[in-house]
Amino acid sequence: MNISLKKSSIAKESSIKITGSKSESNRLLLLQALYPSIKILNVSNSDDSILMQKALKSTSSTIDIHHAGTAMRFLTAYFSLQQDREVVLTGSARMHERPIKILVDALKDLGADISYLKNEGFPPLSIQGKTLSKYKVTLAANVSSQYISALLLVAPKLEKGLALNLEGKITSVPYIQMTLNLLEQIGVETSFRDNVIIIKPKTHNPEPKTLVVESDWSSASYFYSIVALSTLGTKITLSSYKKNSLQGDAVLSTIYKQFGVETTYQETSITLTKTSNQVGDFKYNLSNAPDIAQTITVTCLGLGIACHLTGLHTLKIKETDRLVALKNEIEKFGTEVSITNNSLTISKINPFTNNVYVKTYHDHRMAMAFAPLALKVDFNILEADVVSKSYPDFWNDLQNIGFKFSNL
Ligand SMILES: O=C(O)C1=C[C@@H](OP(=O)(O)O)[C@@H](O)[C@H](O)C1
Ligand SMILES: C=C(OP(=O)(O)O)C(=O)O
Repeated sequence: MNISLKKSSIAKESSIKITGSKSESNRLLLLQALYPSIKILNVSNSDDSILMQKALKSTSSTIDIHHAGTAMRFLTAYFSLQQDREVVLTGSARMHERPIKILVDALKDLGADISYLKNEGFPPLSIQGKTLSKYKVTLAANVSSQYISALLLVAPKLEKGLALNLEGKITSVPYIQMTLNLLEQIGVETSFRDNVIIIKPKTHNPEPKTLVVESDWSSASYFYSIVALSTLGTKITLSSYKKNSLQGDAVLSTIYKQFGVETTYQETSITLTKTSNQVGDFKYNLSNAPDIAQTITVTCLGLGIACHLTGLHTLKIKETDRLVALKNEIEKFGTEVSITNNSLTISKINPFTNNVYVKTYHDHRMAMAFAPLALKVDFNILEADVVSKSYPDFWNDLQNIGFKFSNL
C-alpha cells in the first residue's frame, strides 16, 4: 500500500486507545509459556506479538518469525531449553542480517546445542533443545539488550538459575529493567548490581496471577510528534497509560516538554497538550530509548529546529539501518543530515520540497515517524502497511483524528 498524504490539520481534541506494549507482551507471552498460571490482559495486537504467540504454540519443526527481532532473540533462548525438541528458527531476509552471535555464544557456554544454517553469527538457526547445566556466563552488553533479556527470561527455569556478567557499556538499560521487573512480578528473585545480574531458579508455577500490560509508549511517540506540530491548544488523550511505566520510552513526556507539549496523567490515560511554540535546538542521548529516535528527528524537522542525537549505535542493526534510512529520506525534503555510527545531526532546516516519496525499508517506524509531517507538507509514503509490525491500527487512528490520505 502506497499512500498520498494531503496537508492536514487535526481535531482540537481527540482520544485514542492503543494496545499493550510490544516489549512487555513478548516477555509475558514467553513467561506464560514457562509458567502457565499467568494470565495477561491488554496484549499487543502487533504482528510481532501475534508471531510470538503462534511460535510458542507451534508444534512445527520450522518457525518463521519474519521481522520480529525480540521474538527471534527470546525464542532462541526458549527453544534451547525445550528438551527433546529440534527447531529451525528463521525469519525475513533482514532477520538473516541481524546479528545473534553474542546470544548464541552465551547459550552455548551454558550448554546449549545451536548451529547456524547459513552465515555464522546470523539466523536461521537450528536448535536442539536440552537441559542446560551451567549457570555462569559473560556477554557483551553494548550491542543489544535483547540478548540479555532473552537469557534472563529463561533463567529461572535453569537448574541453578543464572549469574550474568555484563561486559562493556550496557545499552538500552530500561528494557533490561523491564525484564527484571516482570520476573519479580511473577515471584522470581533477581538482583542487578554493577554489571552482574543474578536470577534465582523458580521451578513451580506462581499463584494464578493476572498481569495487565500498559499500552505501548513507542506507539504513543507518533502522537507526541503530531501534537508538537499542531496549533496551540491541540489535545490528544491516549489510553491506557500510567505514571510509573516499565517502558523507557515513557521519557517522551519529559523530552516533548522541550517541543511545547505538556503531559497530564489521569488514572488510566494521558493527555498531550500543545502549550508553547517556543522551541530551541535539541540535543539528547537516546541510548536508553532507541526506538523513538526516528520520531524525534522528524519532529525537529517539522518544527524547523536543529538537532543532535547521540547514543544511536543500535540503530544500524534494527529493521533497517535506521541512520542511513533517516538521512536518505529527510534529504529528499531538502534538508541535509549528517550521521556517524552512533549519532545524527541536522544543523539547519531548509524549506520543504513538496510531494516527496518516502521509502520505508520494511521498517514500521519509518512510516509512522514521517506521518506527522503531513501537518506541514503534502508527501507520499511507500509501503505504508509496514506499520502492522507494531501498530496495525495506526492509519485508522490517524484518519479518525483528521489526517487526509488516499491510496496511490
Ligand atoms: O527488549 C526489547 O523489547 C527491545 C529492546 C530494544 O532493542 P536493543 O536492546 O537492541 O536496542 C528495542 O530497540 C526493541 O524495539 C525492543
Ligand atoms: C527494533 C524494534 O523491534 P525488534 O528489534 O523487536 O525487531 C522496534 O520495534 O523498533
